Amino acid sequence: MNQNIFENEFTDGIHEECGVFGIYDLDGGEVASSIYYGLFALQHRGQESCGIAVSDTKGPKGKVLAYKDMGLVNEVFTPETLDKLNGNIGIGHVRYSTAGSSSRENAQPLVLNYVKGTLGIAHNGNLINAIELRKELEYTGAIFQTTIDSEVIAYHIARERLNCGAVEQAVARAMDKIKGAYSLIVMSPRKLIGARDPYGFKPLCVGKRDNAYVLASETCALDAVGAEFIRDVLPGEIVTINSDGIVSDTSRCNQKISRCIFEYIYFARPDSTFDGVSVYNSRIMAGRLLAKLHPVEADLVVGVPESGNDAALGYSLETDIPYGKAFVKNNYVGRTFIKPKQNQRETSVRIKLNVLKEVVKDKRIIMIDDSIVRGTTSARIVGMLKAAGAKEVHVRISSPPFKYPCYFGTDIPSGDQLIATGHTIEEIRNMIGADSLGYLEVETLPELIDEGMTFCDGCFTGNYPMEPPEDDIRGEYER
Ligand SMILES: O=P(O)(O)OC[C@H]1O[C@H](OP(=O)(O)OP(=O)(O)O)[C@H](O)[C@@H]1O
Ligand SMILES: NC(=O)CC[C@H](N)C(=O)O
Ligand SMILES: [Mg+2]
Repeated sequence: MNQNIFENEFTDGIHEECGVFGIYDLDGGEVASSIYYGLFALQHRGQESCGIAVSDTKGPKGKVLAYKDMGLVNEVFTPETLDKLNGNIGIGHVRYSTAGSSSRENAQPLVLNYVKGTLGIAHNGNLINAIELRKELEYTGAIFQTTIDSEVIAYHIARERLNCGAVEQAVARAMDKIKGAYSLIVMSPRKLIGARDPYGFKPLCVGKRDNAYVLASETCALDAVGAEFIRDVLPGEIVTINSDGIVSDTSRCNQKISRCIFEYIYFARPDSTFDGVSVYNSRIMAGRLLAKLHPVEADLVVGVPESGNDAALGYSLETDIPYGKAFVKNNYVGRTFIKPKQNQRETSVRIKLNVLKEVVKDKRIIMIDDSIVRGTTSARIVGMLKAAGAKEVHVRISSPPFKYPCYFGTDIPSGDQLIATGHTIEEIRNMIGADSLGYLEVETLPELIDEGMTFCDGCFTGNYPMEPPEDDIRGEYER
């Protein structure tokens, strides 16, 4: 096994996404605790910071109560803080930073005070023209309080609002300027607005509970608050929820849709449905396809928790090789977990996962994970399985080799840290110490979702639906 793979012990894994949630109770009921539970269900999408902003639609126009901080949802909010967040309309956010550093100032939702009152905004995704837009705004006197791309969106909406009659029109005009990936929830004193970029990179759905409308990144958050799924927001669509119910503007729904295929492979929770396709079913399908592409004789199929488990079940269903559990995951390891230093004997992967020795001893194991990014996880756990007495370890990956950076909301390392950039599959197999290694093929990806659904697979192919930016998207404002 190649030791170099462990040099970057600090940086295993994929760095997540963001999650957005919004609710407007037309009957005037309090919404803070629903936002809290909605965010709790979306915690897997971002663990750096979180926040809630609420307002009372019957109260003074423009009064917003907000609280945000670094940390997990249950670390940041206490019953006392939630009790103070009174209001019947509100938005929430869980963040994994993609543009702008991970800091308290950059936590979302953003709340802006301007001449028309207040504006709250929660954003999932990443703009590719944020730096140039920000410069243009700064040269006309704008002052920014954060270094995130999301503030550029908020600023544009506020500016456009001065020249048009309604905040949803301002959102529409801002959408004509911003480029990239965004699922947005905007809160004005009397309206809750959801917007999805015309490519539809990121998910956003609408639900309803009694007389309250809910917007959320994933359907699992609707379930958590007892809301019924109504529909996905369409790519390019703006939905406005006001005292009369829901109004839709689909005039920007004219792009070739490029939903992020990695949402199905890794990001989203398996109990969510995104654009009509169950995430769980697509992972089962990925496992079945892997079994057809890369069969091997073995005694047991195991998944790397959590996101490898469903594909492992699919592989087992396709082959009739028993599905088992080889790893126990420590559920208390979050992104805020202090990773061991390189010269310490502990490793972050071993702290996260341990092997069930009695299950794997003397067995030929097929180990399924959803992806190999830097290779740290696979190398460690193949080694752990072998040390526990596994006779053979065949690694199967339920996605194609991850070779190219993402500019649209996934914070992944630059090409030189991606193990599949510059290494053949045989070299990777050797580096992770597996007896065999097989990936899904790009050509089979359409089978993970419904026929005819179009998607972005830029991280596997380098073909992006729009020209990627030349500059570092984290931005010069961070230097
Ligand atoms: O090759 P690497 O750089 O090690 O990254 C690949 C791993 O990262 C992800 O898991 P992650 O540990 O982020 O979280 P999970 O527990 O949600 O699967 C992914 O599921 C792979 O297991
Ligand atoms: N992961 C995301 O969706 C991040 C949203 C936004 N770009 C930020 O950095 O806060
Ligand atoms: Mg994993």
